[in-house]
Amino acid sequence: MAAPAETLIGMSGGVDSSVCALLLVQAGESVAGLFMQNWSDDGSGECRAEDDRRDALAICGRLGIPFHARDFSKAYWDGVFEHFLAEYRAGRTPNPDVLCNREIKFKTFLDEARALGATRIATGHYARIDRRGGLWRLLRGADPGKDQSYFLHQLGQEQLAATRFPIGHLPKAEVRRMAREAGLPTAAKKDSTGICFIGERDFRSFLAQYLPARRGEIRSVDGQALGEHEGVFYYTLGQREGLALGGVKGRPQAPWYVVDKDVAGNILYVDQGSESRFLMSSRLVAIEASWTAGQAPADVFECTAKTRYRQADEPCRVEMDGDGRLAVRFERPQRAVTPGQSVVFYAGVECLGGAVIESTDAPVDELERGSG
Ligand SMILES: Nc1ncnc2c1ncn2[C@@H]1O[C@H](COP(=O)(O)OP(=O)(O)OP(=O)(O)O)[C@@H](O)[C@H]1O
Repeated sequence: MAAPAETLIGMSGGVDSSVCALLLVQAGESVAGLFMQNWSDDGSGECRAEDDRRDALAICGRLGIPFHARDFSKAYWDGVFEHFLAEYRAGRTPNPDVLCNREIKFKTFLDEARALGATRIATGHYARIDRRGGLWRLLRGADPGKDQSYFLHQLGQEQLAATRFPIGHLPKAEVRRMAREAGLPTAAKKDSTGICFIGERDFRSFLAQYLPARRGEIRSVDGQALGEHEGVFYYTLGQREGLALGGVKGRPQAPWYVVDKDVAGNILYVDQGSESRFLMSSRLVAIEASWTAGQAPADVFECTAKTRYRQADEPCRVEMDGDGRLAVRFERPQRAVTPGQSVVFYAGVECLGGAVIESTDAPVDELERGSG
């Protein structure tokens, strides 16, 4: 029997993992590919997954490397999706990509790689890993428009030591060019979008299958009933679309934004102005901190942070409170910092780790609570 491959590549059927495989094969490394299926239903997601599996198989065939396929949908359901729903039920907005990386791509997949005799995994993420002073470091991807370190911040030393990101130093355009030049059938394939492994679909109707709609009142911050929402879960802080408020008598003609969700009272609070003071916060408290180095840089430190993926870094000061909780204070007020999302810390190009946002100092306590 042939010796097992040293590196198992996560083959999604997309262009990024195709080029990963290409680069490792060109470098003469011992590699195999694995396609994981993490979601099964009878909807549109199924055909897409089947197409992706076929593309992943075709690339492995083309490059002459072994191909494996595994169904991890139970691990995905238990480790990612249940948590995702619980967070929505609690009125928070979770980040499934962060969880999926921690639970599936860098746990279940890594375990499977080891079971197949590999010592490492490789994926087509736009991030880099290096080693300094005996520690593995997670670095931003070189293409600033594609950097995925935000979603990878929960990787620790064990995962970083066992992972490679072969395209993290390349711009996306270069990855596509390489794929075209090598004649890979995935060269022009569209980037995947939507929730990790569930794919792109009408988010509200998807969520409604699991969290039944419970209509309730949309209320202005000064207490006026303005309309009806379809269920507080379906909205996120700072959101403007989908409120169907139009012009409200006696109010300026300006768009309304979600500024708070009162889950117990089933009320959605809105305000006018994208920078409403109810959306702005300079401080947040975060829980479940994890650090790429295995521990925080210090009990108190200054760095930059992002509270959402598509955001520029903002200077802040981080303080541990000994309980695994962090108090983060930004130099400038931040807009729509959202409980359930991750705050991710950076020192220059290095991603230090992150935590889950629990609360902020946006003045939503001033809003009248209750169902009446
Ligand atoms: N179904 C899957 N099976 C195996 N590996 C996967 C799968 N989905 C994603 N991955 C791995 O995770 C990496 C990042 O996934 P992401 O969803 O961000 O895809 P992407 O940037 O569109 O990459 P690609 O172009 O390879 O699909 C992929 O490049 C691949 O290595």
